Amino acid sequence: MERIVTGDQMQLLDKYTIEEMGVPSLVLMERAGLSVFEAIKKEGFSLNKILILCGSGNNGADGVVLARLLHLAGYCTDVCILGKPEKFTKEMQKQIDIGKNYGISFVKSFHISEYTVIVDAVFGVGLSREITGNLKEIILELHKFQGKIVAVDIPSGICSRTGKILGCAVKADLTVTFAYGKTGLFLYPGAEYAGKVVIADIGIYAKPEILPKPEIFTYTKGDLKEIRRKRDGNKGSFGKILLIAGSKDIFGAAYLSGMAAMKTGAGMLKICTHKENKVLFSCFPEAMLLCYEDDENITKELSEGFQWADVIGIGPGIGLGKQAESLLDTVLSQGTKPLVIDADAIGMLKGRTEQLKNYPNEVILTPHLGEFSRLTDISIKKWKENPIKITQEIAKTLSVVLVCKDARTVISNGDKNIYLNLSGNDGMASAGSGDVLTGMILSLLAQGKDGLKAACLGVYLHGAAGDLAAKRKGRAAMLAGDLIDAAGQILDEV
Ligand SMILES: NC(=O)C1=CN([C@@H]2O[C@H](COP(=O)(O)OP(=O)(O)OC[C@H]3O[C@@H](n4cnc5c(N)ncnc54)[C@H](OP(=O)(O)O)[C@@H]3O)[C@@H](O)[C@H]2O)[C@@H](O)CC1
Ligand SMILES: Nc1ncnc2c1ncn2[C@@H]1O[C@H](COP(=O)(O)OP(=O)(O)O)[C@@H](O)[C@H]1O
Ligand SMILES: [K+]
Repeated sequence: MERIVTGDQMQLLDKYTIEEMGVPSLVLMERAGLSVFEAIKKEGFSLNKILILCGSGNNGADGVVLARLLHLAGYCTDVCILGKPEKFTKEMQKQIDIGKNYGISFVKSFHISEYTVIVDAVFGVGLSREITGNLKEIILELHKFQGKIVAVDIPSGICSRTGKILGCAVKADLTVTFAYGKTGLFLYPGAEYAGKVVIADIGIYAKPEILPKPEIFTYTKGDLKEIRRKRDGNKGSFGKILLIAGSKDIFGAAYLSGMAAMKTGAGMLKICTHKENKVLFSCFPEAMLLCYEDDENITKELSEGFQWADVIGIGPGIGLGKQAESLLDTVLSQGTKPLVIDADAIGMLKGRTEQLKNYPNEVILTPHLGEFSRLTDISIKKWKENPIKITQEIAKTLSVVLVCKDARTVISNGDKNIYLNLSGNDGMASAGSGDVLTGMILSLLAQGKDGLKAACLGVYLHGAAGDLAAKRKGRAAMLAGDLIDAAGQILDEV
């Protein structure tokens, strides 16, 4: 598990380290400059001539430290200060004075074609508004640069909280960020502007209790070790899933969800679907079936299913008709086990939010942003302006674990910990990917994880499977079904 912070949170952590722990700001800055110096050398960029662009704040001061270190190491380095002298922080003034003592080269103008690397130390987490005027022109000019661009902490122009472009932004090949990844480096479009992100330890410290809320975290491959199989387990120990999925002409969604559940370790699966999907049996004999005909009332059979199952899933491919509504109502009124609601079933939740809140066990909702927007009347644009806060608020209002699926999926149970997912790629933006995710989350729930854990691990595994499938098949050619085998391999590896 790794922590991610917003720029505001980072500023509080800097302040705490300086004021409460007593580490001088200049010491942190020296480590910041040194970590960029090391990262640039490690990357193997051609370092014939380097230009460092600095703002007036402490991001600029990091840039001047870097210039001194490069100069001392014998690299031909120019510094151009773009910020106004009257705005210099005391650290920036100090670094300029030190830099002059060391004889580093300060230039007033430059031609980008003379340089092989340009370092962006104009704005860091202190960027507070849109970039305009002359600075904007300079940043847009950098888009034509043929060499490599390195951003200090965050590319200038990217909002460190939302990843939005404020006026214009530097497009970096490498971003060296300090202490923790910033949300703006991972949310789009910021993620695209950041290039490769390296996180450098510079000695920031904060007691857990002073960490500003909400705390944001992400998983990496090692976290999947939590999905352990018991050596002495039997099919009962790995959980029983009742999956209500598919409808008259839709068979694939039930198949993909069910297969994903079984192939990520669930013990038993019963699929409740329309009779016409019986063909499912022939290619998926491991699943049990509970079939209904047009307009048939299967409340009694479903109730028995609820007793039998450890977890319930509803939604993939069930359609939006009367029969689907009746299935959802039965689940909400009679189900008692942990529940995953996806796809079409989310569309039918509008007007049923009271039932949802009264459900006697954990509920996980997995909307993509279109479904989220239709359910909440919050536009996708608005969500993207504050994904962390909005996901947390809606999860709290609905009393659910909310999985807002996007290129960067955000998960919250309304509490202070928010999950931001960093695995996955655009090859997953193809039909059926969401169905596969539902199956994986159900499987982890069935294996005993709580709702938040099952959702976060499921989303991470799903994305990691997408990354492996992309390597094997290519992002354009991979299919949702490819995620299932890839996930199995990843689980086996960890
Ligand atoms: N704290 C520490 O000791 C450490 C900090 N560290 C480093 O410092 C960075 C944070 O430094 P910071 O807080 O000084 O802010 P920074 O990003 O340099 O920008 C502020 C300046 O930009 C200006 N400005 C803002 N928006 C603008 C706009 N659109 N257009 C024009 N101007 C604009 C703003 O002006 P103002 O808003 O006051 O008018 C102010 O002058 C952090 O990312 C990390 O790199 C590390 O070394 C570790 C130790
Ligand atoms: N560009 C992307 N990068 C990473 N993950 C993505 C991207 N696009 C889509 N995904 C993931 O793929 C899944 C798509 O789900 P969904 O839209 O419900 O698909 P479907 O309804 O076709 O099954 C989500 O888990 C989403 O996070
Ligand atoms: K920067």
